[in-house]
Amino acid sequence: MRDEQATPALRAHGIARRIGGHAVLADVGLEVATGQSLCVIGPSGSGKSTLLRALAGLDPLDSGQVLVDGRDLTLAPPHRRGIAMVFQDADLFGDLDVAENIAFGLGGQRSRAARHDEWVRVTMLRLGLAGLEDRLPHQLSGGQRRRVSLARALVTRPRVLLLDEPMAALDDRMRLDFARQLRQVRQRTGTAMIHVTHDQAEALGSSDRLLVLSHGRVLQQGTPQDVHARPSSAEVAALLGRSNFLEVDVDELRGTPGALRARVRALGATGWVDAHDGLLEGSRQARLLVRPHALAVEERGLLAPGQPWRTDEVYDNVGLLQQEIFQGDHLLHVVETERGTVTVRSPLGQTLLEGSTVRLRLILDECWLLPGQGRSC
Ligand SMILES: Nc1ncnc2c1ncn2[C@@H]1O[C@H](COP(=O)(O)OP(=O)(O)OP(=O)(O)O)[C@@H](O)[C@H]1O
Repeated sequence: MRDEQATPALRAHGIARRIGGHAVLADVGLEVATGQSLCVIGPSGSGKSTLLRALAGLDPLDSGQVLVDGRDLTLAPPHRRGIAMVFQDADLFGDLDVAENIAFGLGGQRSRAARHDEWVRVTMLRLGLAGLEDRLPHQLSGGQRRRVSLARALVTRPRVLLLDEPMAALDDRMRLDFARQLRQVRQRTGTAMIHVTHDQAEALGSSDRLLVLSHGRVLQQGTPQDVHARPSSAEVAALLGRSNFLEVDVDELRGTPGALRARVRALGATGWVDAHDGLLEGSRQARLLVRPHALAVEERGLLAPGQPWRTDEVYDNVGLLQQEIFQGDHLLHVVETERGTVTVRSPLGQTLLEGSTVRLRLILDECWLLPGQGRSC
């Protein structure tokens, strides 16, 4: 019997692919357990689609290994891997109806006969497509087309499903529905899933684990919570949401690798903050990652016309409100400070006048310290 605890549904390591002399993937390793999901996030051109195609066997590898349930399938053809792929554009056959499109996954050219297959019916039911059997693709909404495409892949009962930007072009409501349906499929069938996106909300909200890819290399892997709270670099932090970076001096370091704390001063606050192990290498200069929710602003007063906000009595935590941006359920305040410009998340009620001076409150418990210098937002 298969030991599902010990053997991941999919494991790949050392994956490398060069295209036109350019390394598009270099030493990529990942694994996904039965019934779990992995989201690959990375900027455009980072190699996400190339990685999926390599795992599916659609393109050759220069090196590396792909194992499904512990079996080495690196050289197996795509249809012998137990891996199905849903492409970015819902590539349905325009002259086949919904049931035939789904049955195509089973019967290829015989899809007209296979449309009555019990498994086609069950898959349609699970994905909320019952009743749409006879519709042609052009008679469906974008979200329905996505689900038909998904059903066509799932009807083959793959061990692993690869999804390329599955939620692109779906509105918020449809994204939530689609993510819920994917989760139900994982729970019911144990299918392992990998999906790629460059959308941080989708990456954080719809997967068990996250892999951050940049220039064909893995920057970090972990749970969405951990990668978001403790990114390994400023690049990872910025990919997962709005980030302020403040240059700070480290007064003291305590703890051990994996549980390091540093004492810092910034924006009027002094205290201990969780720190990246790279700080152990000795640099006293560091960058404090401050997410917009780790800051609060309060109004200090309007400036008299012509009065500069930088006066002799400027405090570290005083700034000038440059801009207020309405975001629907919260506000963003852009504040210029002695340490650079920061973005603050504020509650809706806290409307401030642009051009006024504000005081900032930093919540150090919500911050993360990275080694190195240089501001970037
Ligand atoms: N067939 C090809 N010929 C030449 N270059 C290619 C080919 N396929 C991919 N590339 C290059 O490889 C790099 C990675 O492409 P890939 O499509 O995997 O990125 P991606 O992260 O999926 O991007 P996006 O988010 O824009 O879809 C890009 O620089 C791309 O131009």
